[in-house]
Amino acid sequence: MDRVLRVNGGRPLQGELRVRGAKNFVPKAMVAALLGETPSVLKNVPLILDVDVVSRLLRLHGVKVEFDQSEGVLTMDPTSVELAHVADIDAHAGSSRIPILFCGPLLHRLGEAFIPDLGGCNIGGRPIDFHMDSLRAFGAKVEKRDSGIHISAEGGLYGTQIELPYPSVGATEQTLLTAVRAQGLTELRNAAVEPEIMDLVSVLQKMGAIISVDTDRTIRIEGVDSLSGYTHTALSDRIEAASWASAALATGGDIFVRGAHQPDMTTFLNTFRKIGGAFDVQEDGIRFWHPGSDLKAIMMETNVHPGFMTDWQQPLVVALTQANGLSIVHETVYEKRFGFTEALTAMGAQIQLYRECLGSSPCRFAQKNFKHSAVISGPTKLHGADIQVPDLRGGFSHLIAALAAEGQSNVSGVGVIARGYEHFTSKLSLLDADFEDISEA
Ligand SMILES: CC(=O)N[C@H]1[C@@H](OP(=O)(O)OP(=O)(O)OC[C@H]2O[C@@H](n3ccc(=O)[nH]c3=O)[C@H](O)[C@@H]2O)O[C@H](CO)[C@@H](O)[C@@H]1O
Ligand SMILES: C=C(OP(=O)(O)O)C(=O)O
Repeated sequence: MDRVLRVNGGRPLQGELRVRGAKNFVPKAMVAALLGETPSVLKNVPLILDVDVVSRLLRLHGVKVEFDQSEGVLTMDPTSVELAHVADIDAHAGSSRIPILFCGPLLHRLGEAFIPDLGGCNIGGRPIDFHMDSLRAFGAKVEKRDSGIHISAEGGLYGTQIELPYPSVGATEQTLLTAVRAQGLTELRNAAVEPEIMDLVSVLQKMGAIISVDTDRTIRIEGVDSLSGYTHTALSDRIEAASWASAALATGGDIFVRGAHQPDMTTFLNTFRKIGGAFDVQEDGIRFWHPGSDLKAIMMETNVHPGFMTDWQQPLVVALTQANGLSIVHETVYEKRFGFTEALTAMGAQIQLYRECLGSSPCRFAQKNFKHSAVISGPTKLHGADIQVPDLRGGFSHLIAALAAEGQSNVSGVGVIARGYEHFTSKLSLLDADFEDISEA
């Protein structure tokens, strides 16, 4: 069913809401539970689609999963893991990219794994070559079959040396989840070090793994013979928190985000302040608001942690349409992450896209045919329009744009937003947004 929201914009979002565990951590910690010989308990789990997809996949593999949704507590018992049918995995892989991370744990437990077609946002090619190279380096055999990619490791998995061509979040997690039970030492260079990965390292350490992280992006993992279950509280979602902060700025509002965690958001907070947004870090969250003065144009580029996160970019661009002057955004993580700006332009924003790297240095997409730099000229009044959301963060941006715009918008395809934003319509109501769900049953 195509979910459609009719939004009457032009009203500042005001109030308070709570963010829970991170979309980019919780599903990975759920996969880690497969490695344990005893049950695991994960707390602060949000009710989002990606958690649902991974719960279904775990159940298909024989894990008993219980989810207390109101408390956000997930219990996973992996004592009788079994190989699921390929067709079932395909049918349940859904819109998420997480199924690829089942490889290492399943190879250790059962000697084989299968990768279905992966979902995730359509914001670039999103190849999986680093994942496959990493699994091969551990000794796994990767075969393309008619039914998809089949991985096996009859002779076991062995510690190895891997250098990632780019600090990929997923490939770092793939390597961690495989190395913890491989025989011997693994050294991973040029690893991603996002806070969500550090929380996964904490989970694995609780399970019995031996992992050290150097300041130069090198992670060393000493394989162990067995791992137990864990009890862990997920770190909070810094992308959701930044999205609501951007919504406050774009609509001239004032939002207290309970659960927002300053140390994971330092780079975002610096940028937010440079634009002219105000924030106040409190004991249990961060208040974000538009102080009433003119917003300032900025130049920024997305990057791997500790740079400005790519997933923060799309919501913030909506706020930049309200800043004075020319803002430049250079997207260096995904080659096609500006598709969402087409709808903003239709709503009155002035945004030009360029193939050139309009940043401090050329990125991987230099001299390629990707419009990965944007020049935003503001401030421009936004007006309501009928728009179709393209992906998770682009969808949230469209919602913010509709809320900031004068007049009425029909925003279609908002279902995808539930992949990463828990109860987003209830939260909009808490913030006094004027909208109605006009989805046809
Ligand atoms: C579920 C999840 O956690 N998703 C996050 C994860 O995605 P994900 O783990 O998919 O992102 P990666 O960090 O792997 O991707 C970064 C870049 O590396 C490239 N690449 C990646 C793997 C590979 O085998 N080959 C390759 O070329 C990608 O095309 C992309 O250009 O990190 C991204 C970067 O912070 C975030 O935007 C996503 O929200
Ligand atoms: C790109 C994103 O996620 P995924 O990797 O799940 O598509 C995102 O969360 O913005």
